[in-house]
Formats: sequence, C-alpha cells, structure tokens
Amino acid sequence: MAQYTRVSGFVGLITLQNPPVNALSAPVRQGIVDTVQRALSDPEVKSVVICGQNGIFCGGADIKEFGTDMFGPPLIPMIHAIEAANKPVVAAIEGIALGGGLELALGCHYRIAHSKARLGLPEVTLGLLPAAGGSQRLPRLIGVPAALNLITTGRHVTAAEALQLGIVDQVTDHNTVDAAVKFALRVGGQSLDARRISTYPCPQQPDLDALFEDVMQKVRQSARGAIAPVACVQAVRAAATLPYTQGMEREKELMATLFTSGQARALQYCFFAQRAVGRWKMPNGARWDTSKPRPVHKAAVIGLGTMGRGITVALAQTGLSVIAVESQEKQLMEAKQAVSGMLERGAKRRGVAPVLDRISYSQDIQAVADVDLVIEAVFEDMALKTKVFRQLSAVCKPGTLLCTNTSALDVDQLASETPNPELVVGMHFFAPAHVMKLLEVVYGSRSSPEAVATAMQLGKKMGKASVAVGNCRGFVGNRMLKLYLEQASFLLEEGATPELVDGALEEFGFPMGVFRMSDLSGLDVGWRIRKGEGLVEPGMASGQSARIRQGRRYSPLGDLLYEQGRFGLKTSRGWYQYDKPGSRVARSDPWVHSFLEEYRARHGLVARNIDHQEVLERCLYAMINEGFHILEDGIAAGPEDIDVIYVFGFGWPRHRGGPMFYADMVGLAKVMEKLEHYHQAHPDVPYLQPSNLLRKLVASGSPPIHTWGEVIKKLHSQL
Ligand SMILES: CC/C=C\C=C\CC(=O)SCCNC(=O)CCNC(=O)[C@H](O)C(C)(C)COP(=O)(O)OP(=O)(O)OC[C@H]1O[C@@H](n2cnc3c(N)ncnc32)[C@H](O)[C@@H]1OP(=O)(O)O
Repeated sequence: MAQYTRVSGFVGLITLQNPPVNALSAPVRQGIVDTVQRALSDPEVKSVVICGQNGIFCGGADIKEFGTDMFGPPLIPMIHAIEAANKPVVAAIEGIALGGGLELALGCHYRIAHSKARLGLPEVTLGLLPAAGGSQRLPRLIGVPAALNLITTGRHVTAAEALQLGIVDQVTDHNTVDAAVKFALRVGGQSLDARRISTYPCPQQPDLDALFEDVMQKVRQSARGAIAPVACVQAVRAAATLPYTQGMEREKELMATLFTSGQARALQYCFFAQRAVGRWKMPNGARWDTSKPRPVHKAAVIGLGTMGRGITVALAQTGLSVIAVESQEKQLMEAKQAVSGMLERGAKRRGVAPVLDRISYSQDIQAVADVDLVIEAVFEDMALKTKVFRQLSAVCKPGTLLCTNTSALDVDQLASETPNPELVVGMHFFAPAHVMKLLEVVYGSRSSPEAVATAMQLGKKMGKASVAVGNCRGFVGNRMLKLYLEQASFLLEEGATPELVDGALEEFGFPMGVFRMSDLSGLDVGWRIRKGEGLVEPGMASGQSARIRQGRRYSPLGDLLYEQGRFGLKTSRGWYQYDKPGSRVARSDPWVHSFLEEYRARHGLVARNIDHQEVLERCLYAMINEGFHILEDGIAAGPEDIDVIYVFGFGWPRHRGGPMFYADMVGLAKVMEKLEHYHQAHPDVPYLQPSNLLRKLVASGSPPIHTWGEVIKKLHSQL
C-alpha cells in the first residue's frame, strides 16, 4: 500500500506502507502508481515526496513474490512515469534504499538521505541484476567503475559515501521527510530537464574495453561459477556503450535468463534460510519465541590457542568485557600480543578505535568468578575439558552459562561434570573465529531453553549465522565433513590425484578443494581427531589390515603423510608442496604421486580412470546422505539449518544453495540411485547406503524441500 497526503500546502507526500521493510509488493506498486497519478493531476500540488513508513524507505522488490505468478503493475513503467513527471519528485531515504527501492529513488529527480541510511543494489546476492533500470541509471549517474563495484558486489554504502559518489543530493541528520518537503517546496516549478538520469550520457571512460575485460576477468574468478555477477558486468557494459532504450532491452534480456535460473532460486533460498535458522526449536518443544535469553555483559574465554584468541576478539568487538585466561605464561603473553594485533587491524579496517581495554588477561581461572558466560576453548581433549568444567563449576557465580567450543566432543558428558547441566551448551566457532560467520549452538539433553536462547542471541550480536543443533559426534558440520574427507581419500586409493579431486570440487564452486583445505588446516589436526576416535593405530598404517578399521573401510593415507612429517602449509609439504612454510601457493608434488602409486601397488589396488562427475557424486552425495541421517535423528531441525552451516562454515557455493537444497535440485531419486550404485560398488562403506529418510522422501514422490518437515514428522511419529 501507499498512503497519500498533501503537506505544506503544495507537496504531495507518498508513504510506502508494507512492514517490515516496505518491499515493493503488488499492492505497494499499485499504490505508488495511483498516488503518483493523483499528485500529478492535482493542480495545487507543485512537487512530490516519496518516503517509507517507520523510518525505512524501501527494501526493494518483494522477494517472496519471485517464483509466484506475479501480478500488479510492473516496476519499470512505474519508475519511468515518475522520471517523466512534470513536477519534481524527491525521494526521502531513511533506513534503507535497496534494490528496487534504490531504483525507485533513481527514477526520482532528487534524493535526500538520512545520515544513518544505507543504499545499495544487492540483486546480485539473490542471483539477479538491478533490472528496473538500475543497471542503466547508476552508471550514468556515478560513472562506470563505481557502478560496476556496487552492482557486481551488491554492497551497501552509507549515506556519506552515497553523497560522495553522487547517488544522493543531500544528507541530513534531522527529520528526512521534513528536509525533503522543504527541498521539494524550493525546487517546485524548476526545470527538470537536467534531472532525468536516463537522459544522461554515461560519463566518458578512457579505454573502456580494457576496463571491462579486466573487471570481467576478476568477476569470473571471484564468482566461482555464479552467473549473476557476470550478467551484471554485461548490463553495465550495455549502459556504457548503448543508448538508454537499447541498454534497457539488454538489461531485460539478461534478467530473463537470471530470473528463472536455478542459481537465483538457490540464492533466494539462502536468503530466507539464513533468517529461518533464527527461529530455532528443540525436539523437546523449546523454541526461540518462548525462550528468554539472559543478559550477558561480561564473558570469559578459557584457553588462548588459535580458537580462544579469535573468540576473545569476536566477543570484545561485540562490546562485551572479556577475561581471557591462559595458564601458561608464555602462551598468555603471545596471545595478548596476537589478540591486540587482531583488534588493531580490525579497527583500522573499520575506521574505528580498537577496543583493547575491554579485555583483561589472567593465568588464574579464579578471575572468571563474576562473569555471565564462559567459553572454554582449551585443547580438544575430553580429560582436559572435563577438568576445566569442574574448575569452572567451583569458581563461577551461580547461574553462569558454561559453553564449550568443542568441535566434536560430547556436550552431555561435559555437562554431567557440573552441578547445573542445564547451564551447559556448545558454542562451536569456526577458525578464524572472529572472521568466520558460522556458529553452531549445540544443545545437550539437559540444556535449558534459556541457555540456548542466550548463546543464540550472543551469536547474533557477534554477527554470526547461528544455528541450534543437537549433540552428536561432530554435530552437523563436522559429522558430514568426515564422510566427505573419507570419500576423497578413497578416490585417491582408487586412482585419483589430489589435483583431480580438488579440481572437480573447485569447479563446482568450493573456494578450495578438500586436499588444499586439509593442507591449510593441518594434516596433524586431522590425525589428532582420528587418533581421538581410536582410528589411528601406531604401526598399522602400512600393515596388511591398514585399510580396515572398526570393521569398515579406512584409508590411512592421511596418517602416512603425517608420519612423514608432512603437515601441510606449516611444514610446506602435505598433499601439495609449497615454496616456504605458510605460503598458500599449492604446487603439484611428484613425491605425492609416486607415494600414491607405491601405496596402491603395496595394497594390490589397480588405478582406474576417475572423472569429475564421480568425484562430485562420491564426495557430495555421501555428505548429503549423512545430512538426511542428521534430519532423521533430529540433530538439525530442518534442511535450512544444514544448508546455512555448509554455506557459512564450509565454503559450499551459495549459488548452489547448500547440500540439502542441491540434493533437491539434482532430484532425490537420482541422488538415491547413485548412492545405491556406489554402495553396491563399495559394500565396505556402509554410509553409502541411502538413508531411511531419503528413501521415504523418494517414495513420497520427492516433495519440494520446504515440505520435507512433514515427512520427517511422520517418520518420527512411527519410531
Ligand atoms: C522485473 C523486476 C523484478 C525484480 C527486481 C528485483 C530488484 C530487487 O529489489 S531484489 C530485492 C533487493 N533487496 C534486497 O536484497 C534486500 C533484502 N533484505 C535485506 O537485506 C535485509 O532484510 C534488510 C532489508 C537489510 C533488513 O535487515 P534486518 O533488519 O536484519 O532484518 P531481516 O531479518 O533481514 O528482515 C526482516 C524481515 O523482512 C523480510 N525481508 C527483508 N527484505 C525483504 C524483501 N525485499 N522482500 C521480502 N521480504 C523481505 C525478511 O525475510 C525478514 O522476514 P522473515 O520472515 O524473518 O524472513
């Protein structure tokens, strides 16, 4: 809807009304068309102001309408009518002007923004381009390089930057609508010839071809297979080289391809999934809207290794007072220096003062006596963590939340070491903890809804996509990752190389293949995890039974590399070789190839040709199948939770929506059939057998992903 009033005698004020973000739904578009017409036909009205209710201009097109039969007046003629008006139209931008919202403002003759407003064309993040003239008007207004930057990244700019770029005409700290009305009164009756952006020539740019070639190359590289950023460059190129009307034709043509693409569906699914995970629920019925978080002002971090340092930075940057505890003096000093460095670099990037004084350091666990929440981040060892939890229970004030950053260990076991197990939850951060956007909040069987709500709220404050998950080995992310890693190693045994496997996964869109990722995180880390699981047996790695552990197929390849001192990047040798320790440029290593050949010969394995398709199916479908087990077990509340975890924590390409969405796109029947095929070929790998839930979904006609919950509910009620 749009409300119309006449203010100050001569100004028609149009207010967009569609909470929460005044998205341009069909009724809003109809409202704009009607009210603009009314203002233009009223002889008393000399000028028009468009604003949004509740301090928000407009969040763009209504994303919920995409994929439905869209009705109502289309955006493009609506914006053209505003631009063509013979009375000045001023956009009063408060809060946000995003996507179609900014395109609407660009159709206005003037734009006035509040100093706290943010503007942008984020369509690319939804797999689209600004196709209501945004790709044609913005370059004409601010020049090609700046428009390319905004449109291909989708980034939001502040009002100050928008003013500097020339997107807005004025910024105010006061009431924006009042300022816009005053402005509208002043410009009423003035010529609008120079105010219609579509009539501007695109600012001249030296060597346009070279500029576009360079940008296209960079965009293709960073897009990792996403098509929208490439289409955005093509649309801006049309603005720079064609008259406006032809440019609009090109914009429409490019949008037609994007609009119905699987990538747009995936990206829009991710948008809503990211928001849906905030509405968490636990199998016992506890949920986000009935559970009250506790206030957290002061927190503590125990253990200042890599994870503890990152968590300390993340907490301090959120505005909390933090006590950072490390029992070893040397470690503590090193950590203090490292944390200060991280805070200073972060502050410099954001143009703010570093918050070093929010952190105090101590060697003594007694220092945490009065904190509201503790995050334990000591070495991944149950005995050590148990000891810390016992100490914390004795030291902390009643009601302190005790959180563990374990990546796989049993949260219930840790909780059982404390007198108040309801106050224990997992807060599983991902390295580097102050950078990575994912947080798994792990509830144990006795965690209280209040404890979960508090951890979820803290995660949100830290800017993390926080997902509540149940307690099992590896939770969601690492439980699925284990099978992905295993399949990759099996493929090496069967004839693949690290380069082939990584090539297939990087072509799929992962920023890094599995072996490059292992080199980065350290082969010693993986070895320690396997040792903790009782899988590494000294002297077994090269023996006859090396390839069977705990009754199942096992690949000791990672253990053998570890035994050679090849830990990855840190030793400059791993699955690849590196010029020096820490260098990130992975080069093929002939040693690894001969090692694999000798290994196969020793174990009587005959190398066969393996193609990219098989790599993807084996690695991804094994992981997806585990995702179905996780849903069946109730460890994740829905497929969105798994997908958000993979997109935000494991580099799953967002334009493919996450593993469960991908399975839906590929077709559940096909995923099941392939799993059956690979299980038949590898009967010693039980997890290749399709899960019960996958079978049930296929038997129910492969319903769309948003309805899987019903099948899961039915499955649970049968148990
Ligand atoms: C032929 C031409 C066709 C199409 C043209 C398309 C051009 C476009 O305009 S595409 C849309 C561009 N706009 C965006 O991408 C903005 C998306 N929204 C956001 O980035 C954020 O929501 C925000 C506006 C910055 C607000 O953030 P925050 O305050 O953190 O609140 P949220 O939790 O994110 O959102 C609240 C609530 O609003 C829903 N929502 C937000 N934007 C839209 C939208 N454009 N359409 C529909 N719904 C929207 C969001 O989903 C939340 O609701 P939930 O129920 O919680 O999901």
